Amino acid sequence: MAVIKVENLTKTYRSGKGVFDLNFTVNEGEVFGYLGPNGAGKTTTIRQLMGFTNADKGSCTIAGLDCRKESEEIQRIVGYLPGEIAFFDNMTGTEFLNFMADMRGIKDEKLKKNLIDRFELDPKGKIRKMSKGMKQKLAIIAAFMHDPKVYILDEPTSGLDPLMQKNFIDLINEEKKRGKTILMSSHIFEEIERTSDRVGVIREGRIVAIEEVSSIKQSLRKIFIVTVAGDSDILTLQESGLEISKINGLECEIVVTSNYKQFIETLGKCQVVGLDVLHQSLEQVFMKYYGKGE
Ligand SMILES: Nc1ncnc2c1ncn2[C@@H]1O[C@H](COP(=O)(O)OP(=O)(O)OP(=O)(O)O)[C@@H](O)[C@H]1O
Repeated sequence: MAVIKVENLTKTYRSGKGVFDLNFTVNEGEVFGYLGPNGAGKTTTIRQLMGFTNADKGSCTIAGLDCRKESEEIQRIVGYLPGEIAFFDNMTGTEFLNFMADMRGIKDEKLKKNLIDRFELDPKGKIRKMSKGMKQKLAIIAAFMHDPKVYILDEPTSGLDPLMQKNFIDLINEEKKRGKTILMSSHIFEEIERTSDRVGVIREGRIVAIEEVSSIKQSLRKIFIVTVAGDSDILTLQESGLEISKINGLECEIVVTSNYKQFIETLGKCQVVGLDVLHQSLEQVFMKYYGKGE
């Protein structure tokens, strides 16, 4: 069942930039990764979903609520992490979290405390004196502490160090297991690969691809670098029907997609003295949507 629905959504700024005729859904319990180069329209889409501005055309709904007409309710039920965090600089982190908790009517403080521990944040100091990473942690805690069913997260790990990025990925995967619906924009392919079920790519305001991460992974080519003992082994490899991309002396590069059985049987006939693998990453698959004119 689709929880987030975007239909024919168009929002044009005076500059002519914006998002054009977007169509996608995010199903219940699904993590949808929203990828795209700088200025592609990710934040514009997310702001429409949160009901901050009017669209020119089309609509979006979350859990059956119209994002614009029922934006107050949307903001209540969604765990939202903005791309740029505008905080009450004079508050301390603790005051800010208490303020957000009061606004949301949170009675049980346990989740908030767990998140503070998990992200190793000391929220006591003034926000204005916090580093970018600390502010990001504060925003994550504020977005997650009311245990919402739906999350909309705009570049959630920006500013976090690698350990905290990993912490965050674990948190997303735990929330996914609990059946949450998550839309998450990102520039980090690895983060998308490790969390998302589907990925949508936006470029110059238009969605250019929506794909299942598992089927992309299956279609990824692996290049095995096989080193053999003699020329007769090279001949065996050449005659095997496997796709050979390069031969350099006794070293042979073989492209394998799903034909592992054929590959392993062929290696069984050779005297293999070395084996290495080059992985094609999700990044290489999606790089074609970045850059101009490709
Ligand atoms: N309020 C606005 N008024 C006019 N133009 C805007 C406004 N907000 C965004 N834009 C333009 O719309 C385009 C899309 O911007 P958006 O912030 O949605 O991109 P993004 O995909 O989130 O990029 P990034 O990865 O850099 O955060 C950009 O060209 C931007 O300059």
